Amino acid sequence: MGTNENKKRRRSCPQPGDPDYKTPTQLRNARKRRKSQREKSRGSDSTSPKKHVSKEGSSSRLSSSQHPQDPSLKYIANPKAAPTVQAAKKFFDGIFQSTQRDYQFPIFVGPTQGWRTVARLAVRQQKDQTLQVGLFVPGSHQLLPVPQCQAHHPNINSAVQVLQDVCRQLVVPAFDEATGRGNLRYIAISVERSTGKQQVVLVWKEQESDSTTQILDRLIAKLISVSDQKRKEKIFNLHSLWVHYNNTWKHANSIVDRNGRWVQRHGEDDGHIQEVLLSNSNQPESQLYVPLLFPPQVFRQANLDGFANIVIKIREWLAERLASTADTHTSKEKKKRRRFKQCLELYGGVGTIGLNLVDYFDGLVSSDENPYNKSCFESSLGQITLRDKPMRESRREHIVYHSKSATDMILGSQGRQLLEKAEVIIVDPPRKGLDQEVIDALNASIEGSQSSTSRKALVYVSCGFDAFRRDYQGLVQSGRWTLDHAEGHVLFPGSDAIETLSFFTTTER
Ligand SMILES: C[S@@+](CC[C@H](N)C(=O)[O-])C[C@H]1O[C@@H](n2cnc3c(N)ncnc32)[C@H](O)[C@@H]1O
Repeated sequence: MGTNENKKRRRSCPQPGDPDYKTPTQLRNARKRRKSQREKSRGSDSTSPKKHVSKEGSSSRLSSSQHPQDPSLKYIANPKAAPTVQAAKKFFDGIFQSTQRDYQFPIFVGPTQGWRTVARLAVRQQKDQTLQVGLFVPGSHQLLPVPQCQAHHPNINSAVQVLQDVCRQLVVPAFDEATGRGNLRYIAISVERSTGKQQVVLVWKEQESDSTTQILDRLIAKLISVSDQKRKEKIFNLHSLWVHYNNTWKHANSIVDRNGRWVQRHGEDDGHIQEVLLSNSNQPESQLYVPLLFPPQVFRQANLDGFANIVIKIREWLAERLASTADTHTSKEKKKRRRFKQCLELYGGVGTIGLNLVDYFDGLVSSDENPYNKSCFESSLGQITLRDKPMRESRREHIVYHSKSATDMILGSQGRQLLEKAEVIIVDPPRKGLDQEVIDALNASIEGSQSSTSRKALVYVSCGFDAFRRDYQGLVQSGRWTLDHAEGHVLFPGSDAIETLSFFTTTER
């Protein structure tokens, strides 16, 4: 190997003092850990009675639908038996028993096949140098192939197959986290439900060599030509093709580098997938039509069908609440209470929840820290129709979006005002739950003049039950909030996870 190449490699490896630098001992230990994990996994494969020959490669592998290590299918025989689902049931049943309410925590489970329309999969080189696409076994960097995964939408499985075949054919170098060499780190695939088309992201590590951009160009050209050929068979029909440059050195748990570039290399317009959550039969009175837009940089629920049921439940709860508030008023005021005055949404994404409730509010302030969301939210807002008519400008101007963290939204006098004005607050935080500042602000004295006629409502959608349990204590122990209703939605049947939907109201004093 030439000296120049050695120099280049040294430059691309972390040097002492760099945050990602590892000492030779640390590197040796990491190698030992990987070796022992590989041996363990070989052991479990060889003793499994379900071992079979897959189409995937030369070696005999288990398909994900049979693999004992596939975390997404561990509880597939009985999704409600997953420990987290059971823990949530015990927790909520206990709350309702302690308040002497005759109520059992309902748990909804949707279809167990083909529900996942978003997948992010790792790409690594196997020992025999074949490139492999798969999931990491939890707690390890051992790759688990997931061909024909039953949780995946069939068009994710077919896209994985095409990508893997093309990459192998072109000898695309998969990223190697031990050496930092190689390029293709991950692939992300999202399926647009109405068309079945695939939005594909290649997560690429740039190396200091021209040839790697040529490899990427060849890969892209080949994928586009396969898409042209296979479009009619509906196996691989590219909606758009993106490259995300993630040049971080070590295997960061995050697939996306916040500072990394995004480049759209193929596809119509702006490469945003369009999804509509509610049908007219879900809400015949409003006939609200909201096209949500999803470029690959924003959060999109992996089980959109299941998530739509959560949005429908929120709509039902709000409708009941409006009706019960109206009952306490004179008939003149009853007329006025067709909508809540103001809603504040934190952790709102592209407006997946908030925009699908706009017919319940005079005004909506939505927010999220991801700067890519705002333009999606605003484009969707411009396309909303109610009973086939565009939303009136006078109503649209009361629906606004802020690219801000939840904490920044609620801090200071402006934050206090927002909380005071809001009759309904919606939070849908990431798995780690609410930021402490948000809990503190929600618990502070936020009874405003606007809400003197009704108690405030807090709608909490949670994808991390442990964090929810902590946040629940924080909210209820303050004496400010009382749980009104809660239910569970198993959005990832087979996994050890539950999405909880909880409705709180400010405690009556
Ligand atoms: C579970 S997603 C929910 C998004 C949206 N409600 C939906 O259903 O698509 C959580 C969102 O919180 C955002 N987020 C994460 N941390 C945040 C923070 N500290 N402040 C504001 N938004 C945050 C993420 O960008 C993501 O869009």
